[in-house]
Formats: sequence, C-alpha cells, structure tokens
Amino acid sequence: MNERNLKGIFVPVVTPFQTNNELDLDSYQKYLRSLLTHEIQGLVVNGTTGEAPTVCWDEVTSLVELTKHTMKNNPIPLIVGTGTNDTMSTLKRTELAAELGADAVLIVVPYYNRPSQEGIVEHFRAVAQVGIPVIMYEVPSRTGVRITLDTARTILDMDGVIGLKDCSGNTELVSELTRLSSKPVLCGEDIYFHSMLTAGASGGILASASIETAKFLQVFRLAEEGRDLEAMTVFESMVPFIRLLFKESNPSPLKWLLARQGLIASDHVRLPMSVISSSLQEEMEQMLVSNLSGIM
Ligand SMILES: O=C(O)C1=N[C@H](C(=O)O)C[C@H](O)C1
Repeated sequence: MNERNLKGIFVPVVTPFQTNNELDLDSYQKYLRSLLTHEIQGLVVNGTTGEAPTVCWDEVTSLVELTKHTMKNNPIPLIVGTGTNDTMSTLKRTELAAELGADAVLIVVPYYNRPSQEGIVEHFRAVAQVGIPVIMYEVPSRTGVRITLDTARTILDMDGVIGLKDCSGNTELVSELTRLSSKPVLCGEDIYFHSMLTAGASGGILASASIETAKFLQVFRLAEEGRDLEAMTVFESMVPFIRLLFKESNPSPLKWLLARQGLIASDHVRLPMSVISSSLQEEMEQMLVSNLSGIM
C-alpha cells in the first residue's frame, strides 16, 4: 500500500462480541460480507471502532486472519491498528501485523502519558522503520495531546509514513497540509467529512460508513467529480444520523444499529464501554421509523 491508495472510503470495522465477552466471529464474517458488497477502498481492523483498548493481540490475529480469508477473492487494503502509548509495544505489534499480511498500520498519537512533540516525532520515526506503511492518527479528544503543524509535517515527511487520519476536530490541519502539498489526509471525524473533502482530504476512515456505505461512496464520488452541491446535499441528508451515531461513545451506537439490522448478533461492548442509554435507543428507533436518512 502507498500514499496513492489512500483515497476514498475506508471502513473501520466493529469487533462483535458475544454477551459472555468472547469474540463473535460468525457475526464478524456476516457483517464483513455485507460491507464487501460495496466498492469500498479498504478496511481498518482494531481501530477505535474495533474497541482496540480491550482487544488482546491474539484476538486481533484471529480478526485479521478471518478478514483476509473473507476477502480472499476480492482483496482490498487491510489496515490494522497497532498504536499504543508505549513505543516498544507499538513496534512489536506493528511487526506482528506485518507478519500477518496487513497492508498498512494505523498508529495513534500516544495517549495518556502526554509526550512532547519531540517524543511523538521519535515514536513515529521508530515505527516508520519497521517496514510496513504507517498512517498517523491524530485524535486529541481521545489522546490528550495535540500535534502541531510542524510535527505533522515532520512525521509525514518520513519514508514509510503514507498519510494522516485526521480527527483533530476542525479543518485547519487538513487545509494547511493541503496548501503545503503534503501526503494524503483522510477525514476521521464523520461530521466533518464533506468540509474536510472541500479542504483537501483524500477520503475518510468513517465509522458511520458501516451503515451508510453507499451514501458515503456517493459523496466521495460526487466531490471528486467536482459536483460539490450534490455532494453536500447527499452528505447533509446523513447529518442527523451521524449526530445520533456519535451522541454516545463510538462504537456503542453503531453496534446497536448493526445488531438492530441483524448484521451482528449483539450490541455487546466490553467494559468499561457500555451499551447505549435507553433514551438514545428511543431516538434511534424514532430515526428508523421516520427513516431520517433513508437507512434500512
Ligand atoms: O475507528 C476509527 O477509525 C474511527 N474512530 C473515530 C473515533 O471514534 O474517534 C471515529 C471515526 O468514525 C472512525
């Protein structure tokens, strides 16, 4: 995988669990097969949406193997989340992902220990040397640390780093990087998808594309063709749905909807995540009944 492939709609997949906390691989395969009926550009396993903090490496291995098996006749790029807040364990996981045949790794800016900008740069320099393409993942609302434009540029200039997943909460970073003709930026914050495309993003890694796959593909295609008004109209039809999907922590609302659609058996999430509140369930039911964004 290289920076030219970092374009279009990438779906970060959920990790289905049984109510006893075991992986539910039957559901996982059914859900994957349904996603793969769309012409998406890639999948992300063990991202935030995949509940990476509570999935152990043996389980990631099972998920990656089953993903590769399921798409063997029609392989698309497979990105695996291997970033942690410890450089040594990130390196180990990244090497293991490469051995499993991942096409790229998604490396979150180290969270919780609040490294300096220099520490963040060195973390990425180490991972970039493993030899598998690296996508940097900026999500300050989750990590507690925000990268500067200089840090983003320094990391994106490294050989082995192919792009950035931007969940920075606004369009500043993507606009600046686009102005500087940097490597590709994928939107990682669903509600900003259209504005980030307008600002120069080359696509998105979007949890809501698990449900509204066709519409996200349509927005991307229309924007690429320069039909921005149409792209905006389709995107705006999804805004109420996206707002509900992120009203409580991702991926609990998404898992509820996938279970409601019968694509996974249960909306179970591992603690400390919890299933959505009854009030959000009611709002989601209401959305389905009034078919707000045309889903289902
Ligand atoms: O799993 C991901 O990748 C995504 N994570 C974001 C988050 O939950 O912070 C949301 C985005 O849709 C995809």
